[in-house]
Amino acid sequence: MTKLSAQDITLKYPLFTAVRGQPTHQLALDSVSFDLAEGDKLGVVGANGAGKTSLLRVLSGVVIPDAGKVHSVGVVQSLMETGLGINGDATGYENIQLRLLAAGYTWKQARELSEPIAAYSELDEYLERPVDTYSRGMQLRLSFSIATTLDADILIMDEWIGAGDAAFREKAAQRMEELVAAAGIVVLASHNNRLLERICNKGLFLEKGKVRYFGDMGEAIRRYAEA
Ligand SMILES: Nc1ncnc2c1ncn2[C@@H]1O[C@H](COP(=O)(O)OP(=O)(O)OP(=O)(O)O)[C@@H](O)[C@H]1O
Repeated sequence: MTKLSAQDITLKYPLFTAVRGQPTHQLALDSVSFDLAEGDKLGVVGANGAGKTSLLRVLSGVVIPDAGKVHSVGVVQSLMETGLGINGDATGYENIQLRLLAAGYTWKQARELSEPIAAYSELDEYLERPVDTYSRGMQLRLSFSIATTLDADILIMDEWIGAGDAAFREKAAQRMEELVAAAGIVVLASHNNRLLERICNKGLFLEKGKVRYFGDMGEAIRRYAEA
């Protein structure tokens, strides 16, 4: 049974500009709590800087909160920030294999699985070049192609697929829909209300790192709009 819960998550970023009288930390998340059960698709809304990305990073396990706990039952996959888990010095092919090995596949499985991922990315000869030489859109295609091949019970994502070119975006949108349908729990941070209302049954409205509302998606969007 897939589960995801956040208990009193607090996250502060250190600020390195030492100006007398100025704060030395930026509070990004302030005692954020919620529980999600199998089948829940959570949409996270809030203004720029509200803490959405910070929350996704904590839920994905890439950032350890200063206080509080994330409890998850199921395999978590995050589909955000192109650079996450990508080694810029390695080639596209090597990155595909490294990610598969890191996900627990054997060398033999990684070799077999890397073929359809490489084909899906349509990066062709670029796959032999270091990822640092890719355009942003190319890096995105590589990350997307890898991340969407790995099985996930809990899918954490933001809107980064929007940065691909038109042809890839259409292909990616379709794959996203399939992934969302197959995942037990989804957490999606977005500024696109239509997308949120279509996909999500639950909504979380963040303001300055605090939960202003957790409940129905439509109601979360209404309260955010009013605020
Ligand atoms: N690396 C960092 N160092 C210092 N402060 C940061 C850092 N990253 C984010 N913050 C701050 O943390 C707060 C929350 O930022 P976060 O990126 O989570 O917001 P967001 O809701 O995702 O915003 P957006 O809609 O613009 O993507 C903001 O005040 C931001 O300035």
